[in-house]
Amino acid sequence: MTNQNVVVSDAKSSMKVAVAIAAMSNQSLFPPAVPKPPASSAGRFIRRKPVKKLETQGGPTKINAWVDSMRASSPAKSPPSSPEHDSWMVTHPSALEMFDEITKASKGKKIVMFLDYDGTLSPIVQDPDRAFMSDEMRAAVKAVARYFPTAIVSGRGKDKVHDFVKLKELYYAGSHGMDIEGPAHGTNDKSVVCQPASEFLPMINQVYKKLVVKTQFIEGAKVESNKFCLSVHFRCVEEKKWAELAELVKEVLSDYPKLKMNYGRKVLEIKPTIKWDKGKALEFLLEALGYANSKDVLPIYIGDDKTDEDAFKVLRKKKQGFGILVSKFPKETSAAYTLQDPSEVMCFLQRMVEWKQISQRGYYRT
Ligand SMILES: O=P(O)(O)OC[C@H]1O[C@H](O[C@H]2O[C@H](CO)[C@@H](O)[C@H](O)[C@H]2O)[C@H](O)[C@@H](O)[C@@H]1O
Repeated sequence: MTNQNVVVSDAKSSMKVAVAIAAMSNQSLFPPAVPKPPASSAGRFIRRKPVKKLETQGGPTKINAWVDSMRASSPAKSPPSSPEHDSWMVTHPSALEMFDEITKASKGKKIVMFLDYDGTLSPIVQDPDRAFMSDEMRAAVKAVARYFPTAIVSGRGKDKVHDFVKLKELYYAGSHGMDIEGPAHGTNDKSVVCQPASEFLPMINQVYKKLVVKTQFIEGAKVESNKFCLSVHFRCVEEKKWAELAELVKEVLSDYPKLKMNYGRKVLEIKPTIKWDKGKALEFLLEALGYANSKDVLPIYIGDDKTDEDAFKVLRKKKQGFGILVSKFPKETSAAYTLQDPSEVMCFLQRMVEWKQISQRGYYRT
């Protein structure tokens, strides 16, 4: 794996990208410490003051639109045997069934693996702090990384996702790609670092604190700090309380026009309004690995989330590599192939390893 030592600054888009030699300089590349919020905060059950209506922000109609989007982020599911599902599988076949096509396309190319975390390497669970990956999955990812440069690209904070995955040899792109770090190999080695939203850190911390206070009376609501972005979880909030939660979040965000909000899987995701996403992180990592504009690379990106679509789109646009969507149910996607769930993801990773071992040996072991 090639690491680089470059500093790029793009003042126009106010994004700063730094790829630096951390070990050589022996200095922290991070801005001075801002008081660190706790990783998450659960709601408490205390009577609260009535919520002020946001007439100036579009009033209830707008909030209804928010709630509709919150519902749409968990759409009605077509059963795996429905005609809708069958026709979707024709246009988005299983990556396991298409395995030979995928490996054939990699002939003469270096495969680089990009893996989302939640819903891809770990199953979706009620409590975001308990989204552990299995030891078997960890072993599969570790084995894949032995043969192919591998990056975890997640909405989670980089350190948190690193704590879940526990593999030093990987690249980690946390905060939806806004916090990238390469594997540290030794004191003289180079580490890739990219933090295009660092100037937003104080603002994000401020909003985190406000959201924790505001949402504390909504039973089941949980605010998670992902360093350069925030998640407001409503998976455990009763649907009749969604409008109230949306109103509170909207109220806080109305003071922060430089932040935007997207809908994830039963979560409101708050991010800086910079032009950076998981697709940009993929491009950045390919460049850091020495594959900018190269035809000699085959990126494979596996993810289940709407935010992974930005990476699928990049691959589709480049006509390079494959996006693989993890979903049991038909969804609009720019991915080429599908896998049903994390257990199929693990199977796919294990097959990649077997295939690589066989192609290196040149024969099957009986
Ligand atoms: O990019 P990802 O790694 O997929 O992260 C996206 C969000 O994932 C987490 O939330 C999701 O998974 C939780 C645990 O299974 C689940 O409880 C929650 O409902 C899901 O939305 C994470 O907690 C978020 O911060 C990430 O933004």
